[in-house]
Amino acid sequence: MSKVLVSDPIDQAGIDILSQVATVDVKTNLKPAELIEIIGEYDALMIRSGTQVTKEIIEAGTQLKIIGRAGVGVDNVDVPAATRQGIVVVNSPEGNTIAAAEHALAMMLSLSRYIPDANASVKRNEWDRKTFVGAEVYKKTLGIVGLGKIGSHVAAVARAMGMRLLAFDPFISTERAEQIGCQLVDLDLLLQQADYITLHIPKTPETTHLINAERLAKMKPNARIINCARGGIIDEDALAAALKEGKIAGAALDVYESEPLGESQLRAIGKEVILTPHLGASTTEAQVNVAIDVAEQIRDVLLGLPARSAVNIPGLNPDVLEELKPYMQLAETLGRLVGQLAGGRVELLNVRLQGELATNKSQPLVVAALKGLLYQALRERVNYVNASIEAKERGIRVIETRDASVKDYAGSLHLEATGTLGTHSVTGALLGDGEIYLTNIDGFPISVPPSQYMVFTLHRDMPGIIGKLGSLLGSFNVNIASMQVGRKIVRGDAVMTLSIDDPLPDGILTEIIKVPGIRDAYTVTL
Ligand SMILES: NC(=O)C1=CN([C@@H]2O[C@H](COP(=O)(O)OP(=O)(O)OC[C@H]3O[C@@H](n4cnc5c(N)ncnc54)[C@H](O)[C@@H]3O)[C@@H](O)[C@H]2O)C=CC1
Ligand SMILES: O=C(O)C(=O)COP(=O)(O)O
Repeated sequence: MSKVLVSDPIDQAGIDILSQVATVDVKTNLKPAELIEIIGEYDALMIRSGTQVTKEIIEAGTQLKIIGRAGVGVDNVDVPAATRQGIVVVNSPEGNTIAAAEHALAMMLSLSRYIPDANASVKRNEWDRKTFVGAEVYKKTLGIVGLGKIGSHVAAVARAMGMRLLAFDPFISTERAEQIGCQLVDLDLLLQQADYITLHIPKTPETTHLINAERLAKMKPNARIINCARGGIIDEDALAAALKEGKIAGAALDVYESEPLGESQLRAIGKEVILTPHLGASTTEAQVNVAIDVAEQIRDVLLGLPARSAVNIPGLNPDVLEELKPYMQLAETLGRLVGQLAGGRVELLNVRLQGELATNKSQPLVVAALKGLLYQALRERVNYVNASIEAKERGIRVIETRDASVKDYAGSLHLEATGTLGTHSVTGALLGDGEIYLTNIDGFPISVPPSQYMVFTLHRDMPGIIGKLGSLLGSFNVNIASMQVGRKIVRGDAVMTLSIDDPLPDGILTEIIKVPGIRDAYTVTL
């Protein structure tokens, strides 16, 4: 039975799903050293934002197949390290969208009406109606930085409250922004015009300290800023200084450069600052959503099925995979075959997607072909997650072409590998019943289903050669299951493909090459 470690608090609905297929250990608040010590036992790790999944933890997780983030942000996971190790990283892209958007909106209204401080004063038995005179958001300008899932929901609600909307997001189109009712502007203009600014972007090297002293200085003195995205997008020291100097009117933060928040000048500022302890996703509904979403994906991956929201396997979503499924095995088989024919170190792989495969959706087939190609070198260590990165690190260049005009089969795949020992090519297709067929080897047409052990020869098409090869193999007790010759012209060059019942014993290949008329021979294990 697989083992799953849950190292941050998640909803019981997720634990129930994981328990269907695995032994589940819930161990929260582990120190990094404690996690490193035990992670080697586990097949999957499920986390929220509390656990920092560093390179060291990933390297110690020698059995790990999947890391599931019950939430959106994966900035607490060293995703490149996981990818290199073939570990799929999944998240729940939509499970907490509404919760996070509503928290940002609650922060905006709370900042405007000083609700936290007003509440605290009444609880202290005061009745102060002067200090807490606020501002309306109606007809004010809201600047949304990051118009993704959360930013878009914030926009929809803010629009209903009568706000004017500006957005900065270099990765979305003006049309999309207009559909949501936002005017797409550059960051400077947004900073200069907005009365409220709300951040909904991921934390990346580009967004770290995006809001620094210089940008805070561009904001209006009555402006208020809200960060329910990630700590570190705002420079907290610069923010505290801007608030103290009255350069801006308020700030509401849910996330911090370091969590839990330690010593901070922000605590000393009064009603202009609201601080919550990373509560954006903390609603009952969101926690059920993300726990189910991620637990289902962990369950599926442990059962050998694809994950729907993998952040490190581009293009591999389950709908596309379902369509491509029969072809994935074809691509992997051809990759294994061409890699062994090429022998030596492969430097270039040409992948031609033909017929109905000539669409952008077929990209996973390229990954499957690479997985097959690298199998010789990496065995079970190569998978769909790390095949591309492993190929890149080995200096294998991949050229992908598409040719819809090839109509011999509904869809076919042609691979050509060039390495230190020469160039070889294979083509394959699926026949009516979905069975894989090899349809061409090194330019010679054939029609053979691949088998586990195969021998290929390049020879001159002449009488007697098949008999000689048959008796040679017979003398070594090698049983031939099937045999086929492919040739372009009579008595010209030809290719012979043999399926044999057992691996070819050592030393026989050199005997085969000695048969007059045979120029070359290869044996492969598929
Ligand atoms: N406080 C909390 O508990 C929660 C925080 N979050 C955080 O909220 C953030 C947004 O989440 P979603 O809307 O779901 O993500 P999303 O991926 O749907 O949207 C992010 C948007 O940011 C844009 N973007 C990326 N880099 C940018 C840049 N340099 N400048 C401007 N825009 C940029 C992208 O184009 C995208 O449209 C994430 O950082 C996530 O971790 C999410 C849920 C809960
Ligand atoms: O989903 C996100 O990105 C969040 O920040 C939520 O974090 P949490 O799961 O509540 O620790």
